[in-house]
Amino acid sequence: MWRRRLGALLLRSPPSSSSPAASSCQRSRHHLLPTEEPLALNRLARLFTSQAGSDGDGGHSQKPFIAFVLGGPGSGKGTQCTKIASDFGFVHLSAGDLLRHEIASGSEKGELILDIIKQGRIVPSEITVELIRKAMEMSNANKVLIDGFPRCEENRVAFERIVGTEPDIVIFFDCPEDEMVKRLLGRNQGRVDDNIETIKKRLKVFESLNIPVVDYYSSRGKVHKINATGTADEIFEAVRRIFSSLRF
Ligand SMILES: Nc1ncnc2c1ncn2[C@@H]1O[C@H](COP(=O)(O)OP(=O)(O)O)[C@@H](O)[C@H]1O
Ligand SMILES: O=c1ccn([C@@H]2O[C@H](COP(=O)(O)OP(=O)(O)O)[C@@H](O)[C@H]2O)c(=O)[nH]1
Ligand SMILES: [Mg+2]
Repeated sequence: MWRRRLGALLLRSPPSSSSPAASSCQRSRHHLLPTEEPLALNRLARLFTSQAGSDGDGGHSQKPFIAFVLGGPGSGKGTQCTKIASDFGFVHLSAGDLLRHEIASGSEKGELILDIIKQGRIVPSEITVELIRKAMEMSNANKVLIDGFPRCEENRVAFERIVGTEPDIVIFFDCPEDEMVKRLLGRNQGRVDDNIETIKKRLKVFESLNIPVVDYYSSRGKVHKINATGTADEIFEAVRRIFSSLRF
């Protein structure tokens, strides 16, 4: 199965003793080759070992079709993903929701995540990639939307290395800042980061760290850019055209 290739990849990866904090996107925009995911690597290596020869476990023998869904905070990623999931049979994995779920679990890692989210910064790649990898594994889906990830080049590199694959497409919701701010301030979900001070930081982080990821995938011909102004239904019409034309 596709995870076997991942296992082979992992077992070739060099060991490292760096701490989780060292892999933070904020540390350096130019430090793009993280070799520091010892925890995730160990777990994945175990997973590979325990699954060797277990292709008959009912899991998918092919890698799932993966769509990364990107856009600034409040651009409508979550809203559109719900519609895509319902109309096109995708499993919707929101990286932000996975992180908030970890916070709600009361774990020590959750405390670190909460602190970072309050500051509008990016959680260390190894934490987020591990949560996404586990959720993909549990869902056993053949079509997956990954909403709000990768947030920075380091996230991207970590995902591609640890999960062992690239997205098939990237959807980018392009929305003016003033519209995003208005939507976030009206979101009303009691989120610790939907206040004007944190929103300003999130917008800066989006411009400086997330746009380079969109540029990277654009250069590889994977990005579908969608104008995210108008009603949710109007935007979904553009989304529908893209997904209807795909062969998964
Ligand atoms: N096209 C739209 N027009 C106006 N408000 C919208 C639109 N799409 C989403 N919203 C609202 O804006 C807020 C942010 O949307 P959400 O889907 O959570 O965005 P994101 O996941 O990108 O942060 C939510 O309250 C949502 O209901
Ligand atoms: O891959 C991710 C996704 C989210 N976050 C953190 O979680 C917050 C909320 O993310 P979410 O995608 O839920 O926010 P949205 O863009 O949907 O408003 C972000 O500002 C980051 O602090 C992160 O660090 N890495
Ligand atoms: Mg969201």
